[in-house]
Amino acid sequence: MNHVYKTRRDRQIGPIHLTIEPGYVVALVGHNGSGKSTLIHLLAQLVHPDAGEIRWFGQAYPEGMPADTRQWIGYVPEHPAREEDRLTAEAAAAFRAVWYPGWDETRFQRLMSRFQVPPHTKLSRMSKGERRKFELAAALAPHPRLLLLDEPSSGLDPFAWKVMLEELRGCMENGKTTVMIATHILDEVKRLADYVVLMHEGRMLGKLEKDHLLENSKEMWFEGTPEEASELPGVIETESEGRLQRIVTLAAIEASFVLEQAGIHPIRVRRLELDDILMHWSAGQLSGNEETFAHRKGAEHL
Ligand SMILES: Nc1ncnc2c1ncn2[C@@H]1O[C@H](COP(=O)(O)OP(=O)(O)OP(=O)(O)O)[C@@H](O)[C@H]1O
Repeated sequence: MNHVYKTRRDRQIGPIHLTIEPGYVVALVGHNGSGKSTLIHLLAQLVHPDAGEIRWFGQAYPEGMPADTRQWIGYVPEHPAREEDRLTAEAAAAFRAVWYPGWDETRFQRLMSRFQVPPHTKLSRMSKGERRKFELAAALAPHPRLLLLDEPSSGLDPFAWKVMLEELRGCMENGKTTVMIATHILDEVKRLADYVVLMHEGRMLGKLEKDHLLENSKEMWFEGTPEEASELPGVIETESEGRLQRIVTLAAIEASFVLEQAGIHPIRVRRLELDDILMHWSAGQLSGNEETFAHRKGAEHL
């Protein structure tokens, strides 16, 4: 997505500037109304951008995506489309199989049975969770290269949620499926994501590697002066009690390096929780670009 904008009623979504490498899982997070579904709709080409360019598998399709490219995209919407409501799960699957030449009926049946979805029930009569499980099975059945999931776990019971995670992990094993998942469930982000993209008030604040995000945001205690504490990189909070200093830093790798250079060994180090990190990121305390201290030249030994 290259400098993409989309106006939605009174809110502008964008600029979105995002590259997703094949075979990775990207979690899309942000407050309600921040633009996550709009971003997914743009990627599913349900809406077109007002400005900017989107390319799928290296190709732009401003006039509409051809069916032979669309077949590579699986999509689980936040709210299921009503058109198929009168069909049973089996009939809806048969209909979709026509549009997806890669449809794998064995895989679909296996998923339906793992998720315990009633095959002969009309989609309109299904519970929210059953319908969601059908949508997941149908999206996975054609072995999509790009899987777009908009709050997929909404309505799932904990057992089905576990199955979903297992199946998504299974998809990742061949390294060919790229997944974008909009979610409010941080456990899902922790367990699945390679990268985290944060939307805030319509803007994309950045894309960061999840492991780096967790590794680089820490609370540390050490013996030193308040000046030493406040001068450390990425510090957003300090507290001092005599010689004992407590800091919260969003550049913990760099801060540890500086402390080490000064011959100071932290007494205690604690990772921040993902929800706290996202809050600091939303508040603009964390830069969302991918350059990291550990990746910078000369710091590889860290
Ligand atoms: N079909 C639409 N027509 C006009 N405006 C829309 C439409 N869909 C969403 N919007 C608006 O666009 C903005 C972004 O909505 P979007 O659904 O993308 O947010 P979201 O991050 O997915 O929210 P949530 O977490 O609540 O699902 C909101 O201000 C919303 O009111």
